[in-house]
Amino acid sequence: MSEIIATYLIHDFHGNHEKKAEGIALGLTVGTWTDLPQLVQKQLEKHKGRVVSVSPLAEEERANRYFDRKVYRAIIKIAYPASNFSNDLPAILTTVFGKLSLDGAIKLIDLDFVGDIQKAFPGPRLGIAGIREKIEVYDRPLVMSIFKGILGRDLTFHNEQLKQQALGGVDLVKDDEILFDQEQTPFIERIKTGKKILNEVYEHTGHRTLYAVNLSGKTFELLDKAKQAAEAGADALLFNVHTYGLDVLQALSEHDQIKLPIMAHPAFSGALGSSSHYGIGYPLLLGKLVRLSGADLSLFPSPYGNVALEKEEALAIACALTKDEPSWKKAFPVPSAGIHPGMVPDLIKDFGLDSVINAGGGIHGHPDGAKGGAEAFRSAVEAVLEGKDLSEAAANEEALKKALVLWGGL
Ligand SMILES: CCCC(=O)/C(O)=C/OP(=O)(O)O
Ligand SMILES: [Mg+2]
Repeated sequence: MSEIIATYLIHDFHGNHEKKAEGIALGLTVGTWTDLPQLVQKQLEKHKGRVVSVSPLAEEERANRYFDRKVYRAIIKIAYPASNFSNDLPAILTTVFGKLSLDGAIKLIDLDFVGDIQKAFPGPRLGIAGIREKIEVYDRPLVMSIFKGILGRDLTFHNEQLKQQALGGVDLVKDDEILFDQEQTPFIERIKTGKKILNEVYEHTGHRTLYAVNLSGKTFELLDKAKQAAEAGADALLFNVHTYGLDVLQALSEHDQIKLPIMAHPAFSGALGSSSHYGIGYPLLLGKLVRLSGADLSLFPSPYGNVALEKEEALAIACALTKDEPSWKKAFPVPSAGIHPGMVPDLIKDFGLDSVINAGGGIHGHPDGAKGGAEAFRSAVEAVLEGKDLSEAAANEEALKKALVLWGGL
């Protein structure tokens, strides 16, 4: 039997959690129960939602302040039979958190896919292992940089910035999520000229860098654009999944004429997940859901940067991306935003080797430009893996030393 078990954090004003849970279970499935004739109950049994558990939580001052009254919090789990919805995320999310999401005092914090329904979600096409094979790096975190200051600039500028990032030794370069199809740097041209530049750098240095181009435009254009990208030799796609929808990500990931690594960007997800009292939990939204929808890498705010998450939450996202699951490959956690080389020891300590260290300003703001910034990150990673303090390593690594002097970490 297939079902979805939804876990919610509820804030109830009366403390009768069982009654609230039962009301949700019926309200989002058969509507009513006890007043139905037995025959009808028998017919509807397979559609009836059921309360799996109700676990009251201790009172929390912050929640009372937010609601300006005493609230009774609890974690409740409710099972929804798969016979109630089609095997796609739009139907599932509408079932478990459609009208309910408008309640304003309930947060959806997890979804368990029980039984055959998991097969409807293939998950990442490459995953961590496939990305590592593509880049041929197996024993360290990957280093990724981000184009910056490209809006209004031309392809020559774009290509030079790509070249400098690659020469510095990054494994991946991604478009910024705000770079769309501007006429100065058209999508296919960015792919083709980028490919040429990165092949030249590979010939020159022996170092392989992949370029993740931002797939953007009207939803109904995306599949064709992604196919064209694959035909043009694209390495990977950046995708602002939360402005399109998870099901669009899944369509791109599943399509056999695309077959490219997909990097899920968290843009707009703050509108869905930033409250402690309602919305969707980030470990579910930026972790499990983007993973099962096919993202090979998922970016999210790190615990140390300029749009920081609580460390516990950031680590929970990484766990949701990398925990062993029977149906889904692991996806790369990419803790991001405000990252500089001085943070590398903490990033590796907290997120491990199967992670991507990602920076924009921490690369381009280096005194020696993007090449120096990339070199500084690579040196920092090498130092940590050799068990050295960054300050010890900086004695012999000029680019790292300049980064630590500028941003801290010496
Ligand atoms: C969480 C997404 C990070 C991102 O898109 C971005 O552009 C980061 O730039 P920096 O903060 O590293 O400059
Ligand atoms: Mg960005």
